[in-house]
Amino acid sequence: MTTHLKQLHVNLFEMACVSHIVHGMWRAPGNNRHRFGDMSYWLEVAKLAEEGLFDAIFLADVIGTYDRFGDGTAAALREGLQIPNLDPLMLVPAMAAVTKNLGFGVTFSTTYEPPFAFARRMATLDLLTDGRVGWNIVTSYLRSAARNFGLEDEIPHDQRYAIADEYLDVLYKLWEGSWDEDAIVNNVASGIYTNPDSVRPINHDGPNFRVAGPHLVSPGRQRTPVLFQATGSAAGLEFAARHAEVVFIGGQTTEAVRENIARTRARARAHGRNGDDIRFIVMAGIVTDTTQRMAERKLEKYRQYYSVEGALIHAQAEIDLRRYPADARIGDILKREGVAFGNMGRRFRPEQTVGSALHQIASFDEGRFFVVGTPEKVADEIEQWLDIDGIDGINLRQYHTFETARDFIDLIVPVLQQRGRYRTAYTPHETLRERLFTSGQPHLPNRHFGSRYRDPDALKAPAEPLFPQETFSKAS
Ligand SMILES: Cc1cc2nc3c(=O)[nH]c(=O)nc-3n(C[C@H](O)[C@H](O)[C@H](O)COP(=O)(O)O)c2cc1C
Repeated sequence: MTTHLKQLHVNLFEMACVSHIVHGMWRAPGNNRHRFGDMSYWLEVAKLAEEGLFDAIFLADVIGTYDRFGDGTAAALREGLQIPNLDPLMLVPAMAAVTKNLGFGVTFSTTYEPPFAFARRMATLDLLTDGRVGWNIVTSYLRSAARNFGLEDEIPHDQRYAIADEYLDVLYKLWEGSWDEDAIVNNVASGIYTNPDSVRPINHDGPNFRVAGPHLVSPGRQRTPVLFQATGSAAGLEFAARHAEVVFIGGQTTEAVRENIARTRARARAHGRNGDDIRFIVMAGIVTDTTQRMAERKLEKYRQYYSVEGALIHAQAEIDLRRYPADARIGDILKREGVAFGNMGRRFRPEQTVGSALHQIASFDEGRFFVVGTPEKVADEIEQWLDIDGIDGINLRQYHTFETARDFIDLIVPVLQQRGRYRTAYTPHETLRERLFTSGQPHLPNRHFGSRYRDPDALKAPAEPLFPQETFSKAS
């Protein structure tokens, strides 16, 4: 009898900047982060990820600066904290050209740029990469981003998800509905390149967008790129249940992670999907070496470079924790200073002391999905994540570029392979969607909301919005 073991999906977590999430580390000897503006860096990282048989390189993105802490943008500039920051979509063709199988997950926001141009750019990438792209759908959380696009302040959180829902509706119409599979006939004898009966406008007319179409790009292998999303909110979960195929799930304990997964699956089923139509991924921190002692020494080495200032800038902390006594509680300080428990709530609890919050930052304590140890210990832990927590994969956090990826490839991959937990080769010519799901088809499943537009008649009937507009209060 053969037992089916769940295999780990791995994305290398990247961003085209010096300091993405582990701040200060760019100063560590041998770290290559400062090369992010060189083409050679991206070619090297892509080849490395493909050597490791990773599912994809996953590129984060923001479109404003972290300007809420200390002296604002100046602090972020000093740290290289997500500024300077290159456009991630532009990196994909170069990396695709030097790889055959590696996938690319790219972040793009639904809040500021209209959907038609993005549909075209993403479809171009799907064509050029032969179906190797995914899209991380974000609605953006920086006020500074809103100001870059002509707004005074952020659009309220839940309203951003309502806009995103319509944005996706437009994209599905363009990607799934506007072109038939056999539209290009390329017939020299008849002089017909594209059959006009196989291409149609979408004539979308909704509260936020009016798009006539037709789509400008003929379908790539996936049509719709694999849809990624990270969320922690109720509106975000509802959005994921309708749209997302890969969800970044949070949770500090196994129980919390399992509950988040179960809740998302239940909502997906309510949307007519199967529970396993969604894959669940976490951001994981792994520091490894051949002995436990060496792994711990490596962690100590990394910690020397870590910037607490960077972490506070990134958290958009309302107060500078370093200025308060270690035993003071964060909630009490905020009350005394008359500051709301806003951004800090993403990382800290009000009853937490300053000392514990600073320790949490400085020790790299990333909670449940953080492990330091020998390859065997790391592999044991990963097996628990797969089987007990119920996740499907990780975004590998890079402490040191390329050391983190190199260690994972040289030390962890062979152990996982030996245990039947990791692929030993790519399946040639598979799309990113086929790699992530067992359905064996490159397109969105028929149960997915977006597939409805394969029926041209569906383009004429307005879709039911996920969030009725009147449920939003401006204060949310
Ligand atoms: C692994 C991971 C990657 C993320 N990448 C980005 C990103 O690149 N750009 C961005 O604007 N937000 C990013 N986010 C934040 C999410 O888009 C989202 O704002 C956050 O998960 C909170 O969800 P909510 O808006 O539903 O409350 C990321 C979150 C996680 C967990």
